[in-house]
This record gives sequence, structure tokens and C-alpha cells, in this order.
Amino acid sequence: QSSLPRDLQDKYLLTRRIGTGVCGEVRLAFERSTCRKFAVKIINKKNFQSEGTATRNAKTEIDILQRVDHPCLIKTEDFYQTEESFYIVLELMEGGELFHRVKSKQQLNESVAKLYFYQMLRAVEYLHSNGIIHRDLKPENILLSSQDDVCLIKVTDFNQSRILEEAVLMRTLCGTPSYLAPEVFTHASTTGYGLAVDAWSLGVLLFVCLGGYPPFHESFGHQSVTDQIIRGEFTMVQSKWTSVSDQAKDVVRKLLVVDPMKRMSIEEALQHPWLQDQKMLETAHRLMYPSAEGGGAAAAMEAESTSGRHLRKRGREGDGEEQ
Ligand SMILES: C/C(=N\NC(=N)NO)c1ccc(NC(=O)Nc2ccc(/C(C)=N/N/C(N)=N/O)cc2)cc1
Repeated sequence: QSSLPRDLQDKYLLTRRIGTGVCGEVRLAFERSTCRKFAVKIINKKNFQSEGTATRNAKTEIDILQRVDHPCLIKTEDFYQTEESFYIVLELMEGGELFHRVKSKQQLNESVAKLYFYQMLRAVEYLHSNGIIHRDLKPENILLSSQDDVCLIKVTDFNQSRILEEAVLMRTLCGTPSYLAPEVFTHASTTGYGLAVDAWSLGVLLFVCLGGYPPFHESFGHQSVTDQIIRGEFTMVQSKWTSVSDQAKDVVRKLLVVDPMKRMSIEEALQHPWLQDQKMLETAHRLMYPSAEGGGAAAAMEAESTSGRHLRKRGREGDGEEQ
């Protein structure tokens, strides 16, 4: 049990472990002054191949976590670090991880899966519009706000996230091109097909929510998981998918496309017929924008269109520019 930072202990009482991850664990914490509950993600630096990578990734993640401002993205309260670990204090999502919700229900019913998937799309749409690729979307990183089926979801864990640095590319193009590889100039780095990796992961997430099992897994057939993914070969087991609508299956099939240029984008997914479901949209907007008094999609759209796109100002060293 590595020693907790003094200032963290002064402010919070850390109790039982409530989640585990590759990079560390999540503990339930109580703010001593208010008794409010929080989640504390503890990231051990030793899990990273090099100290440098751990620190750089954590810096990027903390920067992203502190600047993103969207109802479906986790909000951080505090951040501490010691020689061996980082500590991120965040809002406690009472419903826990989507992973456990799907596992305990075998599979989600389609309307619940649609409500969650729509919120994931909006979260990723916001990240992409701010040049951020998540790169690690999976059921462990989708948190639920309550034990109810109808609830707000939030995306977390920006450890693998990258900020699309157009500026870096522009500087690169200023130098002599003679030694640059072709892909530096092609669509790969400019039109950011890198964003498409998140669309693929959302396809895997939707498959898991609807089918209750992963599309690519070592226990399926003779091929390795990597081969199944590279070939885009997945099976919709009859017994699990009969009750799922053709439109839902269509969304999955258009996201799990191997060629990133042919894969459905986040925007196209948001326009897909399966998601043009007024009842679901009203529920989602009521959950995402509870303060929009009197409900009404108009108020929610208003909220979305004004504040919905921008990052919050940077911290103390604030360079102040709004994205
Ligand atoms: C209510 C509850 N459990 N309730 C219970 N068990 N009661 O007995 C509960 C609540 C939340 C969670 N998970 C949770 O909060 N995850 C999580 C995962 C990752 C990150 C981050 C920022 N990661 N960043 C990095 N770099 N990672 O490597 C933050 C939170 C699990 C159970």
C-alpha cells in the first residue's frame, strides 16, 4: 500500500477499492469537510515502460480532463502525485462501469443500448470537434450515473488520448519535404482519419451492449483476435441477435468496417435512422441538460450549440485562448 500524499489524506478519506484497471485502481473516497463521495483513480507509474511516458501521458490526460466540458465526459475535482503514483479525484458515478452492467444483465435491451450509445456519440463528437482522439473506448471506461437503466453516461480514462496537433504538422511542412514519408502528406495525418479509430471502438461497444459478448475474441474460431479484427470478421450469434432490430445491426455493421475511409463517421452515425428516435432524444437531452427548464428539445439544442463545443480555459498558466 503505497503511502498516500499527505494533502490528499488531509482532504479525503480513501476507503474500499471499487474498480480495477490495467494502470491502477479506483477507490471510493469521502471529502472530510462535506462527506461528499468521490472516486479516486490511482495510477501507478511503474506500470509504464518508462517514467517519461507515464508522466507525459498523465500530463496530457490531466490537461484534457481539466479542459473538457461536456455532460457525457467525466469531471475531475483534484489531482495529486507522489514519486510512484498519480491520484485523480473525480465525480463518483454511482452506477459504476458499463462493463459490469452488461455482464449482470447478459445483454442490454435495445432502447437502453440506444440511449447509452447516443450519449457516447455526443461525447466523442465533442472530443473530435476539439481535436482530441480518445483511442481507448471500452466498457470499463464508460461510467453510469445511477443503478437505473435510464441514466446519464460519462466517458473516462484519457490515458491513451492524443490531441491532434495541426500546428506540429504545419511546422513539419515548413521544413524541407525531401525526407518526409508519403503518409505525412496524404489524408492519414491531415483529414485525421485517426479520428476513425474511435468510431470503430464505438462499434465494438454497441455490439457488446446489444449482443452481450464481444465481436472479436480469442475463443471464437481458430484465428487470433488480431486476425479477426484485421479481417473485420465477427459473428452475430442468432440466439443473441434475433430480438435486435435490423437498423441497430446496420449501425454496428457500418462502424465495424476495416477501411477507415469507408467506415461510418461519428456525424454519419448521429444521422443514422436508428437514432432518429424522438423519445430517446428527449430522454437523453433531459439527462444531459437537466437545467434546461421546461425540457423541450429547443432549450437543449440551445444549450448544446452555445456551450456544447468549447474547452474550458486552461489552468493557472492560462494562455486564455478559447478553442
Ligand atoms: C459506484 C461504484 N461502485 N460502487 C461500489 N462498488 N460499491 O461498493 C463505481 C464507481 C466508479 C467506478 N469506476 C470508475 O470511476 N472508473 C474510472 C476509470 C478510469 C478513470 C480515469 C480517469 N482513468 N485514467 C487513467 N489514466 N486510467 O489509467 C476514472 C474512473 C467503479 C465503481
